[in-house]
Amino acid sequence: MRTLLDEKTVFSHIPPKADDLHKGSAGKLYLVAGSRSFRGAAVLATMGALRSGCGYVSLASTPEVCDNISHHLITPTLSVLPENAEGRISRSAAQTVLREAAGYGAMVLGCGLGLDADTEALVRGVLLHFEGPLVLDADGINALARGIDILREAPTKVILTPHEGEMARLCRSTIEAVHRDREGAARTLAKDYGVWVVLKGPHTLIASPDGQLLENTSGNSGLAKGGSGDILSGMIGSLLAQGLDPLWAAACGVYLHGAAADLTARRMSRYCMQPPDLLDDLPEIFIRNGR
Ligand SMILES: NC(=O)C1=CN([C@@H]2O[C@H](COP(=O)(O)OP(=O)(O)OC[C@H]3O[C@@H](n4cnc5c(N)ncnc54)[C@H](OP(=O)(O)O)[C@@H]3O)[C@@H](O)[C@H]2O)[C@@H](O)CC1
Ligand SMILES: Nc1ncnc2c1ncn2[C@@H]1O[C@H](COP(=O)(O)OP(=O)(O)O)[C@@H](O)[C@H]1O
Repeated sequence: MRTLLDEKTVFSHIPPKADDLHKGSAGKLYLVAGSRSFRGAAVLATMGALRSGCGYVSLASTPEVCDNISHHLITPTLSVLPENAEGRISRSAAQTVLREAAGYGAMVLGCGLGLDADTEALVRGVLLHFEGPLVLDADGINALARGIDILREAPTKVILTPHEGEMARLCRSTIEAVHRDREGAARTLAKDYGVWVVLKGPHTLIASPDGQLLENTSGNSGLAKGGSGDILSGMIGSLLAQGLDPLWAAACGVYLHGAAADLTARRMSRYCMQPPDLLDDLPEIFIRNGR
């Protein structure tokens, strides 16, 4: 059975901000994102996280990515990691990432990392040892395509956020086969590997390992632009860091991302809107729901 997401249900999982919160108790998110070729992905994911309520956001990335984000955002803290010759995070960063992230409520890993042997080693090292909830996106997912079984060894709750191309790569299938049976693909991956799956696209599906399946009802094709998914990962990570369980962190992130984009399309058109524009419409959705 599929359950359609609606705004009332989404906000039943997002509590009002308690008066006695402090930045540490409001949710701490550790983001590992970006590389020389994909500096924007780190900015987009961080922006998504910051706009979704988290008290503390730290971006861990290469010197170039950290330097670049400082020109766009001043709120996140930075952890400057070693890079390889191609400007991607070096595998030697895994120990630092694990040590630092242990003090955070959740991690997002993958947006704009690029893909090489260092990325694969980094992602596998983190997946095997990180004990907090984890969102694995984009190249974090691609890094597993050569050995998906490692997901079964992860000691933590993992949310995967593939689009159909990433899903096909991960499951050694084809985009056509995934597209023909989106529900089957999402359910099977979730059940077989004990993970939460966000299969993106129009009517994004969210599948949990215990067989629940939610279908998103918000969003539009103005989102079909590079970078929309990076923002979504930051939003889901932020909600996860604030204590939502994986199913509802994923579902609320997906719904809010789409609902904001629906307002953006009205004001800017599906043609002209850019991924970060949706973050200017997100506050209206929180406000109309008393948050
Ligand atoms: N500003 C930045 O820094 C940005 C950085 N980004 C970062 O870049 C990294 C790599 O991302 P990417 O876009 O280069 O590769 P990827 O998403 O694998 O697409 C490659 C091919 O896969 C297919 N495909 C894609 N989507 C599909 C779908 N829904 N359904 C079906 N097929 C689909 C499609 O193949 P085609 O149809 O063209 O044959 C497409 O050409 C990643 O880490 C990301 O975070 C981006 O977010 C952009 C902004
Ligand atoms: N036609 C569409 N209708 C609704 N949502 C869409 C559509 N196309 C893309 N999206 C949404 O936009 C986002 C795109 O993510 P993704 O493909 O990972 O892009 P990127 O990697 O460039 O950030 C996803 O949240 C997806 O559900």
